[in-house]
Amino acid sequence: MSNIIYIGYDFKVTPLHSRSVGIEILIAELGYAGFESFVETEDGVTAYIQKEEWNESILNDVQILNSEEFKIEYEFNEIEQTNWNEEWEKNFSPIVVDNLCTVRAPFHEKPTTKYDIIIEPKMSFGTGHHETTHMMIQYILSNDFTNKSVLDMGCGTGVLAILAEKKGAKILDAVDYDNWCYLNSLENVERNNCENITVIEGDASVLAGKKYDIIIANINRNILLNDMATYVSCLNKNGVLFLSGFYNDDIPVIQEACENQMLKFAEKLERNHWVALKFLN
Ligand SMILES: C[S@@+](CC[C@H](N)C(=O)[O-])C[C@H]1O[C@@H](n2cnc3c(N)ncnc32)[C@H](O)[C@@H]1O
Repeated sequence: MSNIIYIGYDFKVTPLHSRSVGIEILIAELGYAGFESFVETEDGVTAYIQKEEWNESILNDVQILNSEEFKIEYEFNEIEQTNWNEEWEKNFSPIVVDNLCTVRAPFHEKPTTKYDIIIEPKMSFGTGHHETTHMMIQYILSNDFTNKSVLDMGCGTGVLAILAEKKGAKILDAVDYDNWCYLNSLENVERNNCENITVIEGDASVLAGKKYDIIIANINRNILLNDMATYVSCLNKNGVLFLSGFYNDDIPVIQEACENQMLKFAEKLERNHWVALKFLN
């Protein structure tokens, strides 16, 4: 981890509305733009991205920057992050979902919840802190995974595949196109003693000819829309598709894409404008 160069953005959020709401939306949008880690400050947030992932238009899709409800100013610097773990340890607290599942780092105490997932995220998305991961964990907890074959598309840290195996899934593929996430998922799979998960580096093109009982995809609206037909072609009859990574406002277009593939809408979860949907084949 040493000697990786990061770009750090200091955002100052002026609370014309509510600073905490502004910061929350800003972090969510930056996460989807590719920023990997966030440290809340007194008047905003500092967000980090690896220099090699950065480009000049990185903030183009961060819509809250154009919002009239918040005034957000920023400056950015290059930093050499040599002690990321220390920074991470200060900022990562365990999360507990529905009193059943804890997602924590190796240095946290062992919890008493039924499911205990240890993640060393090293900045891959998927610590359970994000609304979308939280809702997908809720779906996995409340649905039957016993003996199922499962695809975790856009696996990030591998957290969802790991929980799905703990819930009884027998064959799992965890796919991410980001090399960092691929390597991190491999480590986390081993750390949680999972034996049924194959981690694959790639995008929807690696799915040709594969079939699953359950597909979990927490990615983003555009990738989901683009790859929906491929996902559905991989779904067994009576299979289940869980989707997240988009907002309430995106539901009609996502639902239409699913219904065009003959899927039936079954359920919606919502947290802070983010949603997760369940569809049946
Ligand atoms: C929102 S994160 C979700 C991570 C984890 N599954 C979770 O629920 O916390 C989305 C992940 O999808 C990956 N991703 C984005 N586009 C992808 C694509 N076209 N194919 C595969 N993975 C993709 C990103 O690298 C990222 O790790």
